[in-house]
Amino acid sequence: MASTQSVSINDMGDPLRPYVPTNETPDEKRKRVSSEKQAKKRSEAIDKQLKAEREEREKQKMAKLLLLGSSESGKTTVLKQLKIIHGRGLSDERQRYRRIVHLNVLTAIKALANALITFGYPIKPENQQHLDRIVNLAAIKNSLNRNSITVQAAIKNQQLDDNSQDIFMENMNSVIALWNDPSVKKCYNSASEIGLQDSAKYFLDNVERFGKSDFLPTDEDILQARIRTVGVAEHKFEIADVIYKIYDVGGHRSQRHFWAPYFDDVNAIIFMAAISAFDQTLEDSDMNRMIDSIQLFEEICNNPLMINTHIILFLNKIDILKQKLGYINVNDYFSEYQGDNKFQSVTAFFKRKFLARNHNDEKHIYVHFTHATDTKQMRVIVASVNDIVQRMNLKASGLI
Ligand SMILES: Nc1nc2c(ncn2[C@@H]2O[C@H](COP(=O)(O)OP(=O)(O)OP(=O)(O)O)[C@@H](O)[C@H]2O)c(=O)[nH]1
Ligand SMILES: [Mg+2]
Repeated sequence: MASTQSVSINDMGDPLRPYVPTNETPDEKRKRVSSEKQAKKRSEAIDKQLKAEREEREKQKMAKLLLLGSSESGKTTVLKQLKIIHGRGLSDERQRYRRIVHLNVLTAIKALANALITFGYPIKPENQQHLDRIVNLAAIKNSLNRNSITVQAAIKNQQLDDNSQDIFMENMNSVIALWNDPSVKKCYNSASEIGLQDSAKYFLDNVERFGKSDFLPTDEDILQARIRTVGVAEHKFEIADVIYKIYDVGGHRSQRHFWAPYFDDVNAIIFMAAISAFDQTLEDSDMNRMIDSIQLFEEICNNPLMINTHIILFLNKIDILKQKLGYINVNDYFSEYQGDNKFQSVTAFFKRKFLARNHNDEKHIYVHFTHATDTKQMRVIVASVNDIVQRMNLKASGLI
């Protein structure tokens, strides 16, 4: 009876407590204790192995990825696409982006107005008052300067926010009138020369919609909007079972010293370059943007910390390159280029120029020609980046 009771206590109490028979001999006890010890050891070894396997699996499922590249190459745009495709979308940002949209419009028209004066083009007499108005937008002069981080400050400062919205509403008609003036359109043809942002036309074509009292930016408006990144921002995404930690950095030269602390333990880098920028100079120097990008790529690619890091090169803004090739000769900017001015040959040329800067023959660089504002294309590209990261994690773990 006693033994039955003992069994039943064992069974009903802690199911993992070893069963102790009540009537065993000393010899049986010694054997039992010894075999229990061995079983415990085996179990501990299995636990240890399982833990190691779990950690390895977790490691495989985590990926640290950096988005690097020059200013305006499209890094933050890719991040916005990730939010649309694999995150919570852009709804949380709509309110905030309303001001950025307004500032983008004012920045673009102000740059065109200044250019008109510099070039000395005549303006329709009835538009003179509008030109004076825009040129004298002194109140937000600093935030109108897209090269200045005061745009960023303006977005955070409620008073300036309201200010920029009021200023937008007050000047909307002048913006529309100027944008329709033939001389202003002529200035637009010199967009690269006057440092106009790539999405200037998009914003100026949609002014009336942005001026409606209930205006909230669409995904497209947010993708087209430009606000310079300051510092480094971390974002998390889950893509097909892999948790990605993605770092978006500011690409302006004043921002690049912030990058280095993030170089440790990186699985992959997406290096972005605007392939359309071959005829443009940097915001604040005479340096050609493409040359700056190529030099930056060389530095990153051959950085000793990046030996085991996979590099995925996004040659971005192919839509703008296609347009430009219709009226701008690559040879005028890169005299060594002797090919035709067609998309295929030009993209192959720039791809070669980038890849030639990789000094490590063992290192494979994946190249994508991208259009970062196009969600449909980015869906395909992001899936392919995820494939690359998954494959290299399997390789690192010896599974393939
Ligand atoms: N047409 C077109 N515009 C693009 C493309 N990629 C980005 N843009 C636009 O280019 C501008 C700059 O893009 P961002 O993503 O802010 O550039 P960034 O690399 O984050 O710039 P920094 O933060 O200064 O380093 C934005 O107005 C985008 O809408 C593209 O493939 N095609
Ligand atoms: Mg950015």
